[in-house]
Amino acid sequence: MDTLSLAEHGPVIPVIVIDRLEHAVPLARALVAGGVKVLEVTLRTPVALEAIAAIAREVPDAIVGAGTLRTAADAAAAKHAGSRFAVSPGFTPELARACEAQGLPLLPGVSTASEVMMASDAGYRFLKLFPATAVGGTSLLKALAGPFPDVVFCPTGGITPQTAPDFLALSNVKVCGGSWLTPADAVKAGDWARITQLAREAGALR
Ligand SMILES: O=C(O)C(=O)C[C@H](O)[C@H](O)COP(=O)(O)O
Repeated sequence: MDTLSLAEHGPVIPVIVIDRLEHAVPLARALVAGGVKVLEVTLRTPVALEAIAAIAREVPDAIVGAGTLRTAADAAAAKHAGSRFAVSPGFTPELARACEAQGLPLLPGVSTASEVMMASDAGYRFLKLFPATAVGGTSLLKALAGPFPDVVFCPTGGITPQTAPDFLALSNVKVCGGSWLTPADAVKAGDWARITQLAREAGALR
């Protein structure tokens, strides 16, 4: 899989934190019901890998990947759990090599021009800009378009339904990431209808 194909499924990739394993499948089903198929489950909680495995097994319409990869061990664990792709907040050659060795398509994170150059030297032309809002948001993306006309971005970090359209309007942005589709209170309450509604609204953003 080419990670850029993830952008074909809709304008927003939800960044998901799962604290309780029993939330994984209904949460994924709620997002898919709202038209959001590409799901990034962050490796930030003890149940994240099991959550990815459960979604991969029980929600065939979802394209589930792992977020927050930092190490080669994360790449192996993410692949083993059934992740179809991986997302990292940063870029290291070690992580890139580990993902390649695992056959796990990687969307690496960058926040400076030098990091864009390192990632593109390693063959990556679709990059996560993280933390997008904090490092300069749409102004930075416009500035990066000059020297890097062949690079496209998935900005993530601090983006809201209000600011997402400004990002999505840029020629070097194909999709953006955000946690707002899965608010912690809705997940905790099992309010799957609200999550389906947020997914529908996100799908209409571009
Ligand atoms: O865990 C990761 O891999 C990250 O890189 C961090 C996430 O991309 C941000 O936490 C997005 O969250 P919001 O800013 O709330 O939309």
